[in-house]
Amino acid sequence: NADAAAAQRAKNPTIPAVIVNSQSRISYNCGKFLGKGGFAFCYEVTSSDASDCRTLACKIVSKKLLVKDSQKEKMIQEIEIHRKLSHEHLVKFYDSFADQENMYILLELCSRRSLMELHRRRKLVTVPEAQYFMRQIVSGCQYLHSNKIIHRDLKLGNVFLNSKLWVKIGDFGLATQVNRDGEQKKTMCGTPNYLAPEVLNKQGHSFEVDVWSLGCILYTLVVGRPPFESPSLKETYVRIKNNNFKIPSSLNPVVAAFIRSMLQSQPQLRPSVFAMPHDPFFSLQPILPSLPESVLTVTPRLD
Ligand SMILES: COc1cc(C(=O)NC2CCN(C)CC2)ccc1Nc1cc2c(cn1)c(C)nn2-c1cc(Cl)cc(-c2ccccc2C(N)=O)c1
Repeated sequence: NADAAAAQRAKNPTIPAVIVNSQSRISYNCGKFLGKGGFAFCYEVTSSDASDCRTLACKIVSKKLLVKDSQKEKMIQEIEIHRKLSHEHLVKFYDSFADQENMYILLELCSRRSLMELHRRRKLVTVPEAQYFMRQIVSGCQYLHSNKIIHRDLKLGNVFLNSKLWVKIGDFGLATQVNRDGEQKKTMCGTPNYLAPEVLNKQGHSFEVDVWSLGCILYTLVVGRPPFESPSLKETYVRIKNNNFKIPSSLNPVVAAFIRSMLQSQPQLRPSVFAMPHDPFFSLQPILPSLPESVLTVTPRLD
């Protein structure tokens, strides 16, 4: 509500109540605090301009935090990559601009938050729900890989859900463009959540790291915890290097086989996002065209 938003803004004095884009001359009323990630705060904003009275998500980064050139370049790279993307399963990029204090990125609001919140609430999802979500995530990834973009940080918190529970992949803060066919990326500044072994071993990496992350996402959704979860980051890294993960024997063998195919240590053995829809996982049963919003809280009876 308004005074909670005002209270939150009071904590961050540099967040104005009205955000003005001096180029387009459109101003936005800053509303509810949605969350924060990295340097960014995210608020719900409504444009006061009659033209588009949509409610958007606005990521706000204080310029005071973008002191090092590397941080500025990262922010600019995220905007440059995201602005040219347009796909039904990617978060829409509307605009980005700056004022004295902050940089602003106007993005599609996903009112049902992300798969992270759904996972926290439900712990496990059913196979039909996993098929529904994976099909849309793979569709978004096919668009990215066709455009030579590697997301590099696919995780539950970056798979957003709009009011209709459609998947919208967001947060291109670690994304990169492959310039030459076969080019292998050597470095990545920032730590992805679902780190692939080839990144850990600094052997050079490419599109296959996104397939590794998709394997981690599916595992987490149907098993209820991440595949390499350990008490410390160091132990997690050891488990990833040793490809040490267990799939409960109770899991449907077709789902287990699909997860194993994506979590293979050798990148070239993993399926591409273009091959994935042909996996038997997606023909276990007809893929649901939609989900009831009850899936956000309770296990659905989907028969
Ligand atoms: C109505 O839509 C939303 C409501 C809420 C909500 O109810 N949050 C409550 C959490 C508890 N606190 C006490 C009150 C606020 C969260 C995200 C929403 N939507 C949304 C967020 C979006 C985008 C699109 N849509 C895009 C694009 N990026 N982000 C974004 C950006 C940043 Cl910097 C952080 C996070 C974020 C940070 C931490 C944890 C979770 C998240 C997360 N994934 O939502 C999310």
